[in-house]
Amino acid sequence: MTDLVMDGVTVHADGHPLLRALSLTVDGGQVVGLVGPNGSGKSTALRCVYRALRPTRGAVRVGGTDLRDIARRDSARSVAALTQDGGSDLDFTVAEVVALGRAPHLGGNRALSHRERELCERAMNRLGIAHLADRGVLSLSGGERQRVLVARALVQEPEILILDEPTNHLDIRHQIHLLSMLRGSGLTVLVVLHDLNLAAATCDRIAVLSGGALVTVGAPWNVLTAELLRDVFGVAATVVEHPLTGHPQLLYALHQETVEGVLHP
Ligand SMILES: Nc1ncnc2c1ncn2[C@@H]1O[C@H](COP(=O)(O)OP(=O)(O)OP(=O)(O)O)[C@@H](O)[C@H]1O
Repeated sequence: MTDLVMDGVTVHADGHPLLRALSLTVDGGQVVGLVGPNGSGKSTALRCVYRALRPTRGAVRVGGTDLRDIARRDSARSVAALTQDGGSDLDFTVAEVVALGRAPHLGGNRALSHRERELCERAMNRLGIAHLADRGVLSLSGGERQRVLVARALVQEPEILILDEPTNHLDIRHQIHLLSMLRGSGLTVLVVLHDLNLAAATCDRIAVLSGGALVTVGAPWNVLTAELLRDVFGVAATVVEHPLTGHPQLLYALHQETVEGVLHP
């Protein structure tokens, strides 16, 4: 299993720091959730891993090798990314889009092998989209399209999987299904999530970003505290133990007076 290491990754744009010396390790086969307020640098961090952005300073290492020393074609095989805007302009059928996940492995005009066709079918079944195989992706609902893109990422058979808010558009059953599947996949996963309860239930570790810097990283129980919710997100919350799973569960106060009471006791 392949480790992903971000080592002092700094990104500047127009002289402003978007990411400040971010150091974060995702051990092989683990799922690390990246959380933080809007604009805290989560997508910027992911972009450095899937090479849409080049860090100003610092390095990203996959399996111990600096990404800069890996040919783009090779990292395109080992790192799969599900981005916010991925696939929104693809005028293909579902089966074709899923098969595109094999593109980094196909040299020249080689057609898909029998094994690869089976891989695509298995992924469509796992994501519950097999019945949509011949539909154009542009005709799908947001949640259906999101599952197509996850299937495409899985058939790539990457070592590292990067996901930017993959539960966007998914109903609660599909959110839980997707994240449990990631957890059992054996892949090294770095995933941006806004739903902290979902992160608590499905991530091995949670990393919190604020203002482009890492605030803390650790097991959900160590990270998701009422103090962190107040200081980083400006939200009043109580943390309880989920009665069925034992995971931390955040109960948010929705009344502004309660929030004010916690923020300014
Ligand atoms: N090319 C750029 N030039 C200037 N600023 C940028 C650029 N790209 C991103 N930013 C800014 O950097 C900050 C971090 O953006 P980023 O998309 O990484 O945040 P995020 O944590 O993913 O936010 P969200 O939760 O809203 O998706 C934001 O303030 C954004 O406006």
